[in-house]
Formats: sequence, structure tokens, C-alpha cells
Amino acid sequence: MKSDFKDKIYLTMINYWSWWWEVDNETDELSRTILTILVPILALLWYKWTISLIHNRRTRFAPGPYGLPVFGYLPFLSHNLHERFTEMAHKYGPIFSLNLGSKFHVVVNSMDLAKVVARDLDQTFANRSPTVTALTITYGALDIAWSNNNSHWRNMRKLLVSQVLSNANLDACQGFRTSEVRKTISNVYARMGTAVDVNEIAFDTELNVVTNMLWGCSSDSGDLFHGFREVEFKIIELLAAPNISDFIPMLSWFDLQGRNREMQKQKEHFYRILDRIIEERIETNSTKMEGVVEEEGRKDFLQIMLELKEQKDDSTSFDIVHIKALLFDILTAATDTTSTMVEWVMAEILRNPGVKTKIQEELTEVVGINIVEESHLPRLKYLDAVVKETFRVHPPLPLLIQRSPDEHCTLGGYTIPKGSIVYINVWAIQRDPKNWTDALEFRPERFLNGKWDYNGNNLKFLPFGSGRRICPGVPLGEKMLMYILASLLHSFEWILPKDEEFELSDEFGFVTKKRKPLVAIPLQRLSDATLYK
Ligand code: HEM
Repeated sequence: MKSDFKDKIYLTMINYWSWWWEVDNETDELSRTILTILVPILALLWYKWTISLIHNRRTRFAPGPYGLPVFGYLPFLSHNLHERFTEMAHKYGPIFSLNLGSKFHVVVNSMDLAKVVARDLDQTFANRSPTVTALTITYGALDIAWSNNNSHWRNMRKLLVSQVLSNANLDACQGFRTSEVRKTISNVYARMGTAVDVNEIAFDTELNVVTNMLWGCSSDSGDLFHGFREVEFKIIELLAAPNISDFIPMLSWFDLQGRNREMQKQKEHFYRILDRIIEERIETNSTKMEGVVEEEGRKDFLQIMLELKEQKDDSTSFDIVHIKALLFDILTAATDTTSTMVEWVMAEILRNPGVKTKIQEELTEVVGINIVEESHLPRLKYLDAVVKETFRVHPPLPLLIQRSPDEHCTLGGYTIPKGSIVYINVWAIQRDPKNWTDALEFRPERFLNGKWDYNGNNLKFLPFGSGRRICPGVPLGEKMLMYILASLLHSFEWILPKDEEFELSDEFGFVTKKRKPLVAIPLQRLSDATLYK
């Protein structure tokens, strides 16, 4: 009887092993064997730790599932973490906790508790808890997104907001946006009648706009950015891939699943591109007379950072790795999110022909027979509502980026130990029938009352986060999304390829994308062909 039970546990572990650890080769097999041997040792340590915790504290943790020794609940989680967490919220309530390996996780699923984390106790919960792969790609959290709440984070964020994302700079960069969006329309025109990957065209447009803002030229001028999208996608995938090194830190040295080695490989590729751009700029600067760069007009962000690097003031000075980590954040944060959202919006429009008709009517009324200009965007109220409704049902970061308290605190009456990992489940909040009537229906009209924005003030709707860690890229993200979508929808009629099976399922990741990339066929919509050149 006893041995039956042991066999059952063993079989369960082996079965569940597979979802987060696919064995590809002998090294993986060996790693898995080593880990299986380590389990009893770690189980003993875990048991001792749990007993001491029970004895030492009169704490009340949020309810949650039991797990296995050492691994906690890790083997029982399925791929789509946001959906699994939402199911668990139905069982355990608006806040629940779970041990994943040795790490204590808390998931917040209601707008009231999200408000406590992101607003009332914003300062306490303002740290991050970077994963091993995040530390690797950001040179040890030297970027903004993974940095703790400290003076380095404040300085970097201030620099990004004041020099790249300020209204003045966004206005000054309008020309880049116009020329890149027009280039995209002309490229799509050349491919009319054939199936186009919607994410890819949006990604390239956004990447070109951002590289123009950062160092003054498009990514498609030359071969340097060849394969960049694939590298970025791999990096984003690795950031959220379950990694035993994160859950049992004492094993991180072994990198048993090879995730960190893979990230290291992608890091080399990614930063090789940035190194080339930075080196070229340093060389150009050195051949110019002092002051000339400034006289030529607006300084781009790379120039501003290189000049800061030369300053010896401790509060603002950077070295090259700071610059690279910051460029990494901007490039990845801007491109993958924007292209993912363009894809989701287009998918929802293709699924809802009534919505498409209303958008086209609005575009005809506001833009007429011309091409879309940025000045038209504030009047496209219905398209704006469609984008917001898409953000509600498909938030691209459904659990935001994890937060971590810098001291023991209480949330919803439960103890949250210092250093826990806290997720705000935006996906659950934005689909909660307590917050939204007909929550699972796609109804853009609910956003037509003009009361909604992306600033995270209303905790029912926070696709960009809320509080001090809110996305600083909202103004650029919003502008680009509206501009790309309005242009694609006004210039072209979009249809699905024949026999294409349409579906809207998603795949959890650091950025949660459409599981099956959307391909659609553009057809000419404006009668004047010269508008496409
Ligand atoms: C549609 C476009 C975008 C979406 C949906 C989006 C979404 C988000 C979300 C959900 C977060 C996490 C907030 C939190 O943890 O509370 C975030 C953080 C961040 N985003 Fe965005 N973002 C977008 C565009 C951009 C752009 C264009 C930039 C910069 C040019 C940017 C830069 C950042 C940075 C630096 C952070 C980290 C902030 C911090 O930790 O202090 N994002 N973004």
C-alpha cells in the first residue's frame, strides 16, 4: 500500500515534469536525473524550514494550494499561467498564495487589492524580483523594468521620460512616425492580394520609429538588424519560461535547463548590434569638432547618453553597459507590445464585421479620401474604443511585471513576507463580471463615454499597470497603435485567406501573444493609387 503511494507520487512527478521541462537531449536527461537525486535532500531542508516557520511566526498567509516538498505547486501549473491563476482565484478568492520552489508567490485578482498594491502601498511594493534570465540580459538589472526601486531606477526612468517620451520630443519626432507609417503602407501595397503577417509589419514599423528616435536611422538601412525580431522574440520567451534556477536558487549555478545559457547566446546577438551602433557613433563624434553635433540640430537619445557618460557627476553618469541596458528596455518594451496589440485589434476586427464597418465609417467621415495623418487620431473615437476594449480582453502583460515588497506587510488581512513575488492579475480583473457587464463579450461601446484612459487611475482597467511602476511609454504606445491601425484600416480592406482557420487563443509569455500568428490579405481601399506611394 505504502509503496503504491510512493509509485503514484513518482509517476505524478514524472508526468508533470514534462510541461516545464522538455527533454531534448542527453544533457537534459542527466540534469533531470541529478535533480531527482537532489529532491530527497532538498525535501528534508524544506520540511525543516516549514516547521520552523510554523513555530516562529504567528502569521496568516493568504489561502492557496498545497504543493510537493521542494517544488511546491510548481509541477501543477499549466502553460497559460494567467488563465490558471484566474481559475485558482475562483477557488481561493481575490488573493491567494502559493510556493513555487522555495519562493513565496502571491496573486492579487481584485481591483480593490490591486489598488492597495499599486497605489496605497505603492512604495512598499515597488521592487522587482528579476528572474535569472532577466538579470543576464540586463547586466544585473541595470535597466529600468527589472531594477529595484532605488536612485538608479529613478535616474534612468527620469532620463527616458524627459529625453525620449516628453511631449516636446514626441512632437519633434512626428516626422519619423509619418515617414515610417507611409513606408509601411507602400510596402503593404506592394504585397496586396497576398497573405501578410500582421504582427511583422507592425513590429517593423515600430522598430523603425524607435531606432530613428534613439539614434537617427531606421533599422532597415543595412543588414545589421537582420533576424532581430526572432532574437527579440526568443529573449521575451526566455524571460517568462519556467526556470528551476529561479525557484530553487541554490541550483541556479547548474542552470539545469540551460535557459540561462540560451539567454547568454541571445544576449550576444542582441548587444552585438547595439555595440556596432554605439561604436560607430563614438567614432563619428571623435572625427567631429566639439559642438558640431549640437549645431546640426536635435540631439538623439544615444548622443545625450554618450555625453552623460562623459560627465563625472555621480548622480547621472553612465557607462556603456548602462546605455546598453536602457536601449534594450526601450527597444523591446516598445516593439513587442505594440505589434502584439496591433495583431490582437486586427484579429478582433476581423472576427466582428459590425465593428469593422463602424471603424470604416468613422475613417471615411474623419479622413475622407486622403491618407491618415496624426492630426486625425484624436477624432477617431470609435477606433480608440475598439483598441481599449481589445486591451481589456487581451492585456499583453496579463500579470504585469512582478512586484516585491521591501518589508513584511499586510494585504487583504494576510501577511506578505518581505521579498515575496507579487503578481497583479490584470487578466482576471479586466474580465471580472463584478467590474464589467457582459465581461466576456467584445463591446467597444463601453469605452465610448470618454471616462477611460491608460493612466491606471481606475483599477478596473490597467493594461499599462498603475502607480510608480506604470509603463512610461503610454504616450508613444498609444499614438503608434492608433496611427498604425488607422492607416492599415483606412488604406486597405482586410480579408482572411481562404481555408484559414480563425481562432483567438493566446499563449502566456512575458508578452502574451496570439497563439497562431494572424495572417490576412490586404486589398486596395482608396481609389487614388498615388496615395500608396
Ligand atoms: C502598446 C504598447 C505598450 C504596452 C501595452 C506596455 C505595457 C507595459 C506594462 C504592462 C508594463 C509593466 C507595468 C507594471 O509592472 O506595473 C510596462 C513597463 C515598462 N514599459 Fe511599457 N508598454 C508599451 C509601450 C512601451 C514603450 C513605447 C516604451 C518606451 C519607449 C515602454 C517602456 C516601458 C518601461 C521602461 C517599463 C518599465 C517601467 C518600470 O519598471 O518602472 N513601454 N509596459
